[in-house]
Amino acid sequence: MIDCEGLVKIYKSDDVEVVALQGLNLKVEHKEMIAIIGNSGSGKSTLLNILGGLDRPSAGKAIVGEWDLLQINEKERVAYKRNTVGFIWQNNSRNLLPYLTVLENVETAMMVAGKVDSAYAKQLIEWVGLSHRIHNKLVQLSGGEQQRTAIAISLANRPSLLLADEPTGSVDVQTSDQIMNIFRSLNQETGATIVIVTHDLSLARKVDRVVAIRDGMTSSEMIKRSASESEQSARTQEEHEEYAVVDRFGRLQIPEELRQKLGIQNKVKLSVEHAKLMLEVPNTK
Ligand SMILES: Nc1ncnc2c1ncn2[C@@H]1O[C@H](COP(=O)(O)OP(=O)(O)OP(=O)(O)O)[C@@H](O)[C@H]1O
Repeated sequence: MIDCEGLVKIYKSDDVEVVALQGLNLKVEHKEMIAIIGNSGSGKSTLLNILGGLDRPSAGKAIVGEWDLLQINEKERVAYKRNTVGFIWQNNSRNLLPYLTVLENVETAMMVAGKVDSAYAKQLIEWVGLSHRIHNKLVQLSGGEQQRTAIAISLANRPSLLLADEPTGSVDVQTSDQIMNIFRSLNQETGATIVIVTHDLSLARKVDRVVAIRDGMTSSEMIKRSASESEQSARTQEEHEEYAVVDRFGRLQIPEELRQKLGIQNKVKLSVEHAKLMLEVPNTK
């Protein structure tokens, strides 16, 4: 569904240039649900804005489904945003209409997308657990309920890709748990590919794969263990296993913590022992 390779985004303002993404690689399968984590400023929102068609990439490859985001013209970009993606922000006030009901909000989004389907609007509202609030105005709802309405709205155009930027950032722990469960069931019900940006690792662990971004590049991936491996790791409570990413040129990033801990500077010695790749820190003393 998503294939980014060597993706670069440079923001230019006056004479200052900020390289927000510097050769990022990311592949996401159709119907996969992943989380992207990373420190503030690592490039998470930049990536999501590019995938959502809100921002243009500067260089590299960014393909979503049949769309090549580096090649599409403005008209195609509007069609891409309208037909392919759904977007959820931490603060959804910009796409919620407070004095309309939940149902009217979802139907209005459908109208903007071109076709109102009341039965599907009700289905979406049921999926996000708001059937009992369907005729309430948004001003009468809690923050978590408004966020769930925003999720229903984001699906109004039946997107094949759902992008969520810190969707649980302004709700309490219990509500954020509930929202992650809603994403999981929507992923199964609608078959949409879901990419969630968060800096909360405990939420990220609720998905099958977590991609970590550091300095505008993918640095590591955590993949959920299989059932048997999970049993073995039950004692440690760790359900994901961390992998370093190797790009297509064979480049490997060693996390800063490990480099510091092991005193790795500019080279390591490679050897293979029993089908394991060993990295040895040369003795420089
Ligand atoms: N419109 C812009 N103009 C100039 N620089 C920008 C712009 N948007 C982002 N940046 C810069 O690009 C880098 C990546 O920003 P980005 O917002 O993608 O990070 P982030 O990982 O989403 O951070 P946060 O978790 O704080 O939202 C930062 O250095 C940021 O200052």
